Amino acid sequence: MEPIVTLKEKCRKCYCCVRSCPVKAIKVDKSYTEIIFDRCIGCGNCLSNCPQQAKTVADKVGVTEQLLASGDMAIAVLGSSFPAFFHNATPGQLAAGLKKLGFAEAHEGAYGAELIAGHYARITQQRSMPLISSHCPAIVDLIERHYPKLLKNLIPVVSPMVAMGRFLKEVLGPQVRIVYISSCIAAKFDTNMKETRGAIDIVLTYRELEGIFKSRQITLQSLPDEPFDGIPPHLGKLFSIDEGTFRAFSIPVDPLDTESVSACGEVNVMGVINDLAAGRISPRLVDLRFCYDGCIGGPGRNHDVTEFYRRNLIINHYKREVPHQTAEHYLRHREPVSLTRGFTSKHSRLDSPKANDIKNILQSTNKFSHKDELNCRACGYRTCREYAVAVYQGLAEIEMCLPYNLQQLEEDRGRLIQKYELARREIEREYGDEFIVGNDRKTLEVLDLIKQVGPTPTTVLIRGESGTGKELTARAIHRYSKRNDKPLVTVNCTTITDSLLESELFGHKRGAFTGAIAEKKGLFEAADGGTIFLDEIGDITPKLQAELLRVLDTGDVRPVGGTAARKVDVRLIAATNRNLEEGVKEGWFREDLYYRLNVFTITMPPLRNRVESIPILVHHFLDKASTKLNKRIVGIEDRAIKALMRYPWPGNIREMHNIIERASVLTHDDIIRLENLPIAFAENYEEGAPTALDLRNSFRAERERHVGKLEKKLVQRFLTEANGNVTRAAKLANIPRRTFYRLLDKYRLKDSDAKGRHNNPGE
Ligand SMILES: Nc1ncnc2c1ncn2[C@@H]1O[C@H](COP(=O)(O)OP(=O)(O)OP(=O)(O)O)[C@@H](O)[C@H]1O
Repeated sequence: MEPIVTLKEKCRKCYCCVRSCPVKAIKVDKSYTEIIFDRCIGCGNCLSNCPQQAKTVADKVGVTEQLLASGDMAIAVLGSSFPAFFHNATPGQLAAGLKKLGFAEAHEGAYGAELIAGHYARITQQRSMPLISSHCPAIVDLIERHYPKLLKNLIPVVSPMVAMGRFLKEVLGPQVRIVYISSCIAAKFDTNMKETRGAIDIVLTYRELEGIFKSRQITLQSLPDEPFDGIPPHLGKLFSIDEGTFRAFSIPVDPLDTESVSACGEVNVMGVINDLAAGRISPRLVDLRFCYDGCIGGPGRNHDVTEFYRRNLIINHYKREVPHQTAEHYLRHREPVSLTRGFTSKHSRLDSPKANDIKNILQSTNKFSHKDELNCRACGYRTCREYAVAVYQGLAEIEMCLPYNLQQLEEDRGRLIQKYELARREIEREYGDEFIVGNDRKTLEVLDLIKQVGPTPTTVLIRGESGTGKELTARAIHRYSKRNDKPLVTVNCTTITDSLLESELFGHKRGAFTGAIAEKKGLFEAADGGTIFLDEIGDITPKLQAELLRVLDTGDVRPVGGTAARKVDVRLIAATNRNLEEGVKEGWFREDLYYRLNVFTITMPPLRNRVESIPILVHHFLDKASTKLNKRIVGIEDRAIKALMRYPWPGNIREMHNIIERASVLTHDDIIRLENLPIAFAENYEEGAPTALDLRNSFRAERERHVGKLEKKLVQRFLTEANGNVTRAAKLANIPRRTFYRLLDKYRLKDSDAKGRHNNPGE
């Protein structure tokens, strides 16, 4: 496993890692950024600078715990910066804590610096070219991967950490396991390198060690001091601070000396390396450390204390005597056999773009001239050109350019506003402001129901064939409701796939499924405070039915891939043209959801049952077509109306709407004629043949006649029984007196007549 891990789901692509990476070893992917380990130097900048903590150190706690439990001899070696991290406990308490964890011995790694000091002194005297110290693993990686030209300048000696490992294994035998603990991340990379492999078994950070103490409930401050093992270091204790190398190696330092240069921190180091590579400087010895302030400023440093205080802690530790119990065998072996190492070029050259490639990339982000190149660094690259090179090399994406994105967003926003306006006008035209048109009894009943249920919070189920005005009715209910200032969100449950529908309705968390690159709110949340209209509800899957039922019962919406729920206040209107009762029987529709929906049902009559409304509907659609087509159409000829009334209308009102619009397009004058209708209408049309309405009207007339006869007889009978007294007759008939008088008028019966007839019941 690589020493740094990217937690993909946490990465928000803010480019902080790109910006902070000194060697551009970050590749930006669609939804996260990745480290390119072939280029990475392990400086840890991406760890320290990630605001989302999406880059993290690969956990070595588990393997350490396993080692301690295995019974193998495990030795803990503390990096020379440890006093600047564990400053709340004494060194002796720290040594005691390590022993308590199960380490057989605890060593000060500062001795490693003293082990290699002689080599440094020898080599610096022997060679004449500029020599670069090689104790900082990030510097070694930097030269091996990015400045192979300087490989020959690296001092071929191992780091203090590796020196300690080799020393301990030589004294105690190769079976001993060494755990090195420091604030360095690059050291973790070092254990994998061919040239240094085998010396150290596990590299931990101080923070990881602190975590182990915590999990084992070991409080260092409560432990009695114990001595360290191994050889007590002296000047090596200063190794971790700025210029500490020269002190640890006993190389005299003089600020006016240009022969021995020391530099800490990315900017200074990169400056010196570039000067060396360009041949601008040629000191005899260059001591480089990638971290600011030296090793006490490593990525795993103690962030609670200042650099100044950390430095003081190291100097105080140097001045203090720390008890050591040094076994005899350590004194016998003063130096391991080998403390040298080699270096290998790991440089991999990425493709270099040609001038034209750069120009094309710049142009694709709207940079056509020099002044368009803002070099704003928002993408993480110093200049637009560096960024263009990274795009060419596949490290960066076009979408990383902030000014370009803002411009795109502005343009998209403009386009969306336009589209929204067009869609709004279209809906307005389609559904009008209120207009449920029709004067037949059934439409009037529907209007009554809408007015009754509208202002209540009741769930409404609208049933009816396709095109009968279910959505129009849902909109009218919302308009009559107290929520009409809040959104009405309409969802057609059949237009999106089942899996997408769930995330559309309830939203999803980032990474919930492939393609969920960002968190998304669902339509239930969008409808909060208002109404949601679920059209074709009979077509949703049982899984979704269960989730919907839960939302209706609890008012809690849970996004796909998430656990936390959000409360919403949404009124549901659902519509279907399917037989839900059959669905319950056959098992494709949940019974509990059916009862939850079937609280208040409005059934839309098909157009064939509201033939009386056809003329008024036709005129309504003619008006709409005139506006839409910007054409003056004043009417429709009688033959056409009759043909329309005879048609069985399988597609209901939507079909009629379309036919009228088509006819309006086709007509050459301001009247719709039979010929403008589809051919089926003309073929069906027979002059004089009764329409469905004619037939229905003749039936009505017959029925009126018969009912009238019966009603007249009843009125006469009650009058007779009441002895001609209208008030009494009305009481006997159990109808209001005024109604009784109206009936007397209707059948031209007078009180006197009634009395007369009373004597002549035969009539
Ligand atoms: N009573 C009516 N008055 C005016 N226009 C109507 C009426 N009923 C339906 N329409 C029109 O008919 C078309 C179809 O209506 P709507 O979309 O509401 O039907 P629907 O039953 O929801 O259809 P589907 O089942 O296919 O979703 C719309 O253009 C609508 O404006």
